[in-house]
Amino acid sequence: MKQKNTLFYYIGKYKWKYIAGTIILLVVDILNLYIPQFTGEITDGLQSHSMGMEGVVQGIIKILLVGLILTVGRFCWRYFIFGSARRVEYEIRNDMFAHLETLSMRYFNENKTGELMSYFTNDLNAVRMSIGPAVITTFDAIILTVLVLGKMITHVDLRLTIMAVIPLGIIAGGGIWYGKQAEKRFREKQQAFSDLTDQVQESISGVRVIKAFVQERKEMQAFAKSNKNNKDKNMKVVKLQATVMPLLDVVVGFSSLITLFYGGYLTMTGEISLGRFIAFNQYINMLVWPMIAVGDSITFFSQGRASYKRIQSVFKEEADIFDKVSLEEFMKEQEGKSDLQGEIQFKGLSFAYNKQDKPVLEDINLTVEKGSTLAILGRTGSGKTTLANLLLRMYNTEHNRITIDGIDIREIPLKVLRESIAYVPQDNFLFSDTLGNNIAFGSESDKKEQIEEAAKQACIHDNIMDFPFQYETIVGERGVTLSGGQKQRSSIARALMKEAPILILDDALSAVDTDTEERILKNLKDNRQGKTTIIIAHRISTIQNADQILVLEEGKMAEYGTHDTLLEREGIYADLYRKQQLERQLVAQE
Ligand SMILES: Nc1ncnc2c1ncn2[C@@H]1O[C@H](COP(=O)(O)OP(=O)(O)OP(=O)(O)O)[C@@H](O)[C@H]1O
Repeated sequence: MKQKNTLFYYIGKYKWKYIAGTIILLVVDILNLYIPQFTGEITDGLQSHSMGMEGVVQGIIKILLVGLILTVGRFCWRYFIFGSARRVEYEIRNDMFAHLETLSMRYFNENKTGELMSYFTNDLNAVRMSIGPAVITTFDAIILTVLVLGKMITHVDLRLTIMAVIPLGIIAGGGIWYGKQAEKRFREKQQAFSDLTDQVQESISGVRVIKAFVQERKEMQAFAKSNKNNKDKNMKVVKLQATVMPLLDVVVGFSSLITLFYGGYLTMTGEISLGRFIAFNQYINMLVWPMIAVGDSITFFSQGRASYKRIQSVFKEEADIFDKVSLEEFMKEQEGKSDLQGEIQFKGLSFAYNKQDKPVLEDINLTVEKGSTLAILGRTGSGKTTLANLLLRMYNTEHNRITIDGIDIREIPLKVLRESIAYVPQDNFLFSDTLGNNIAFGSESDKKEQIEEAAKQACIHDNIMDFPFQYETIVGERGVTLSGGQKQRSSIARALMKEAPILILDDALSAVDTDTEERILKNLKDNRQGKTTIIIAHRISTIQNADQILVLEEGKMAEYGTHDTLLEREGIYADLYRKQQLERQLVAQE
């Protein structure tokens, strides 16, 4: 990735297209100059009566021919250069996404979604403008200026040219100052846009909470503030451009005035012909565009630089969770096998999300035999989900603290590790896709029978059959809205479909009624013979049949044993069991 960290790497891949584009542009610019010359020749010919109708027609044909070549040439350079810029944009976007996918949870915890989204849209757009239109504009402006100046000197008069271009020199000095100012203001503008995107994204994702707490007004105020900040930062850019652009016109206007006075004088004294004076005026007008273009280019380059610096910050981020052992090496070590059996060991595992913070888990020691079920119980925030995340290696642990089949999970390729674990996360995220595709999401197979079997085991099949398009029903923003329990069971079906040696249910039965819960647990028992299961739950009914139960208290192993031994201990588990029994009796009496 390091090599790709520079824009030149991408541009270099298309250097021949850039070179071809600029050569064609050069030819176009040179040919462009012949039109005023041909016009001048016709004017002079007509004035001196030395040119007849035939000469005029010939002159017009020459102009038309050049015009035709110009049209084709302009298409070609646009295609080569703008096309390359689009390709570079496409590649950076792909690489950035691929790089993001390698980054660990820590990065996503620390960076806002809106900010990341704006890298892919606004910032990449700015980069494209700086390597496409801005390159062309700059090159075109420089070439055209040099050629026009050349023509002015050779075809008209050196003294008049010098007089006319003196004011244009001011622009070069001003451009440097403007570039610095523009980059600073663009950086602020892009940041404001990121913040605004983030605000919108949070408000839309959290719309249910906002409405339930009647916070629409507060949300609108927060949005208005973000929007105002975005507008203010944009206005700062507009003000800068609005100040600089008219100044360019003033400078060009001075040149035109000088041409009129001094050029007019030279024509009157007969030092230059009227035709050449007219051509000179056209040349001066041809310089107006390069001057404005220089201003625009500086704007684009500054914006592109500011945006590319932001994009680079993503590429500079290094993945801290990666394979230490390649899949091939691992398979060689395991004598051709890449699948895990499912015996898990935690050996003195302690973990803190940040080094300076208090540990979230402390000295966890236990073994989950292959094919057994471990239940984890504990108050909220006691570290249950963290334990599941560490097993999935979403965060790194110290060496040899977690092993599967006796192998340190840090030595297992991520693909093998994560394919061996079917995880039902607490938030039950489903994609905006069909139910069938959601269930088949992590599996190699997308066979209908297997999807239905997984759905049956998760007790969601009957619900799905009631939907208008059954397994083809789209869920999410553009489709049906599933209930919490339906989402949970679809998410369980997705995990079961993987048929992995290890299954983790993170509070995955909290939104289903106790009857359904019982049926799902029975299905798991029947269908996952010989496979390991970890169930995280708050309800004793969910976990009482587990082979071992771990009670976590502030990250420590407070109690560990079977349902019966824990009841005998008369500790946290027994206390919770009695409370939940009492609750059930009260509910039954109501
Ligand atoms: N990404 C994170 N960065 C920093 N701290 C975190 C992070 N995720 C969780 N924590 C902290 O770690 C502790 C344990 O969180 P965890 O999610 O593991 O608890 P839990 O037992 O699963 O809780 P619950 O039953 O509510 O899901 C909490 O104090 C939480 O604030």
